[in-house]
Amino acid sequence: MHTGTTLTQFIIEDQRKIAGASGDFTALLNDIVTAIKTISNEVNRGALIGVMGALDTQNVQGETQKKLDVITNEIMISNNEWAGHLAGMASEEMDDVYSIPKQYPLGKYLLVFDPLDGSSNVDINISVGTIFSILRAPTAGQAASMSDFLQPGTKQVCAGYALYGSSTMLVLTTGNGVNGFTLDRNIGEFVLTHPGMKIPEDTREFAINASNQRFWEAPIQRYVSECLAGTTGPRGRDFNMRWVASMVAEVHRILTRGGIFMYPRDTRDPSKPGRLRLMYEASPMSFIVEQAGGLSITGHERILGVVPESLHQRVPVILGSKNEVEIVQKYHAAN
Ligand SMILES: O=P(O)(O)OC[C@H]1O[C@](O)(COP(=O)(O)O)[C@@H](O)[C@@H]1O
Ligand SMILES: [Mg+2]
Ligand SMILES: [Mg+2]
Repeated sequence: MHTGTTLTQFIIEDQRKIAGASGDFTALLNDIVTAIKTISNEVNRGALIGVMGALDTQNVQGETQKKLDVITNEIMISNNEWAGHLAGMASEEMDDVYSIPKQYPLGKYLLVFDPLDGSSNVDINISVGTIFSILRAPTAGQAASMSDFLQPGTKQVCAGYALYGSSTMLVLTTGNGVNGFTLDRNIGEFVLTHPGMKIPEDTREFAINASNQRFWEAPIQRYVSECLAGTTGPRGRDFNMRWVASMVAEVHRILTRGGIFMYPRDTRDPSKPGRLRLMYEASPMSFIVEQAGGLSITGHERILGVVPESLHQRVPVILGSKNEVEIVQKYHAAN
């Protein structure tokens, strides 16, 4: 598919390759894209429309919600609940599964999403995003229960993220590689600008929140200290560091020029095996990273193989350039 192709054309072509494709998936993706375009406008207009700042409400994670966390969640719900492609939805900002209102037909897919990723950055105008994952409903046309959502990442039909940065981009996979599209506001369409994205196997760039260092486990302490030692240490080369505090921006950087991103398990709160959530952050990003030739692990296992036990479950995340992730995995195995 050549650059300049619109996302709509791209998806229709992609679906034509699937025997018996009904068009439901294409229509669902179109609704998600409409939601993303709407969110892009809201985020872009920000203070002009009074959507900056926090509310005094908390989500199920105990995090204070930003106004835009709630607004973007509403936009995803209202654009996807009515068309009859879904049997249910789930989101970072909602405690339980969202049941499709009775007046709308039920479909054969499940949509799980993080409506605003990197929300600590939204008031300071640093890139934020939306992350989504599409699964099959065990029984098409039947309202989905919580357990219907608890499927490992290998079961994803599609995963994608939108990045609201200097330009608005949408990056997604349906299991045939990874493609990036840029929103052309002149025509209101996403246009293919980054076909066949591939993560370089090697990198000299790592990303981790160093303020948590004293809580890291030995394998991560070892890996990061060797990177920091650079040419004077066992790695014999210098490394650079980045931390944006928006997972979407970190993953996009890695898809574009390589790198390793780590939000590992730490000892701050043993009940929390990590910061990031499996269903709507780690799983969709791992599907994209693996489809682009990278690796994504918890430290000990492949994230796409983790079977969820709860909707808002957290996992340690180490993802990116293959050769570096393999080193971190080796250090965990040796520990
Ligand atoms: O504030 P920290 O500890 O650096 O964590 C940053 C991480 O938290 C997140 O912001 C969590 O996502 P949400 O903003 O969707 O809650 C990630 O995007 C980011 O990688
Ligand atoms: Mg997030
Ligand atoms: Mg979020």
